[in-house]
Amino acid sequence: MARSWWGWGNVEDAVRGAELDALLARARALAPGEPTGHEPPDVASLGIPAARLSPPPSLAALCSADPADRAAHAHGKAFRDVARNLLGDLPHVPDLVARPRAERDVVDLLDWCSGGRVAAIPYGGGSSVVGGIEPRFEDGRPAVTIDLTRLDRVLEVDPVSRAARIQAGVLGPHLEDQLRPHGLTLRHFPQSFEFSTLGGWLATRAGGHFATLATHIDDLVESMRVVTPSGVAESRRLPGSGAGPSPDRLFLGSEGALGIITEAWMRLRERPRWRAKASVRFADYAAAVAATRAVAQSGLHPANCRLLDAAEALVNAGVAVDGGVLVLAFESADHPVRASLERALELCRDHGGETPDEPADSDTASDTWRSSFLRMPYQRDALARHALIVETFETSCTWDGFDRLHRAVTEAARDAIRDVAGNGVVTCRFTHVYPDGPAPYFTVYAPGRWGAMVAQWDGIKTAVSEAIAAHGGTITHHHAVGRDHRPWYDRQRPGPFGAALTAAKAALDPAGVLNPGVLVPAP
Ligand SMILES: Cc1cc2nc3c(=O)[nH]c(=O)nc-3n(C[C@H](O)[C@H](O)[C@H](O)COP(=O)(O)OP(=O)(O)OC[C@H]3O[C@@H](n4cnc5c(N)ncnc54)[C@H](O)[C@@H]3O)c2cc1C
Repeated sequence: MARSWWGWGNVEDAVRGAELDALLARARALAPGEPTGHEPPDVASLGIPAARLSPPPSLAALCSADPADRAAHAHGKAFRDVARNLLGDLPHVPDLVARPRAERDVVDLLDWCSGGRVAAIPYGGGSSVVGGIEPRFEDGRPAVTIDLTRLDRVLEVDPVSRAARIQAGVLGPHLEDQLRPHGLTLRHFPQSFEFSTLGGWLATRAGGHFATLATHIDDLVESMRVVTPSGVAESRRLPGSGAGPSPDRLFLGSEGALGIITEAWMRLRERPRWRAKASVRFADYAAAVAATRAVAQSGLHPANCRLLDAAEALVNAGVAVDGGVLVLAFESADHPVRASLERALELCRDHGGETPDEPADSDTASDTWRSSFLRMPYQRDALARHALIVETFETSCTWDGFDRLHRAVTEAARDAIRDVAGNGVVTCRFTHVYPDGPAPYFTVYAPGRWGAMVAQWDGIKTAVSEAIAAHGGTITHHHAVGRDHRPWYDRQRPGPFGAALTAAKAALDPAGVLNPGVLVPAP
């Protein structure tokens, strides 16, 4: 399998043939227009400039100045990244890509970067959707991207406490492969699982597939080891601790700006043996939201609890319904879960939900939704090649503010789509639900103009981000801040906290080389 330099995943898995025809037909229905097909440019034709720096001899074996390698590390995997790659628009490319083989190499690379004011960009799978790994700095200084994927081993398993010490550069599937012989699993499955790393999940506070309880990777961390230019910070393995502010909380979500996570002890669980799932149809969206809230507040803790609105249900679960579809699933390694599902279905019926006569181990709407969920990034890229804007944005808010936020954000998206593209749609699903609120996740489909798609998307994104900010939502529930969310993040976080973060950056990274411009202003 060959990794795509410009888009998601493997070249061999790209959407083509009958799948592409069907996808374009669906896209025409959502965003009327006549899509035109475009081929990605050949990397050799991009005129990537020569690297502006050479590594010292002691680090040369770790570093690549190959233009194709550098181009493949220049952008993340958001729509605007893919669109810019397709247009051959790569003004900021790292000068070198370094691949450390051991933690000592990470220390040496950071020492070298700190000595020369060279930007050091920690890089896991490169699946950032917020400009988190892009060497885009105001002062245009040279940059080394530190690709951690050679640090990919499970180093130790503690079956008694059910935890493992794991290197940060391991990609999702390789991590699970190494845990499987122990009968254990991390069970953290973001949609990007196949092409993202443990270190990336920790550095961005990623959201996994669990819709309740352990929603974020934060909940699965026991301790972390982080290389900073000021030294190595390692927290103690503890199930819980009240000893002051948590050191792990400083580095979780630090997005490569405070240090490079090299390994972590992660909490594991046994693989689930009991499962039950069902989907519930609603004729009315407000009733579907009320039912979802009832389930979220019931203490039943479903592993999956995703409410799809009517448009989302049609596009991704193949279900035509007026209100929405709630996809529910329970799992356990210890006990049967059918009773939990039945109680959740009862709550749904109380709110007018149409439940299946007999919950089964498989459910067509859930299964269709799951397979299209995994195929979505490939489809997004195929549509981008046909000048269609397909992108997502997400937030979370409390239940009492959800109706207002949902209405305002949907209106802002529709207005912006009309302004920049003429027509299109916005859909909504909940990715995670908490007793006190949901995490709504929106998808935009709109016809783009080849060459103008990035500016068109940026217009939509700015409008919806303003609406989210004005209605009390967070600028991101699990996609991180990066460079692209900074304007809204700077307004969202309390001033004194911003000052503390800036001071922490100065203490840990005195030369200001780590991922400049992410989280706090570049020094
Ligand atoms: C199709 C698609 C689906 C996605 N689905 C989800 C989802 O379901 N849930 C979710 O949370 N996110 C999702 N994302 C976003 C992205 O996958 C996450 O942010 C993920 O955690 C990034 O991991 P990565 O290894 O690719 O990190 P990268 O993209 O390489 O890096 C992300 C950030 O972390 C920093 N970083 C990376 N590794 C380290 C390290 N070892 N130490 C310090 N800093 C580091 C980088 O500097 C950067 O700031 C999705 C993205 C795409 C494109």
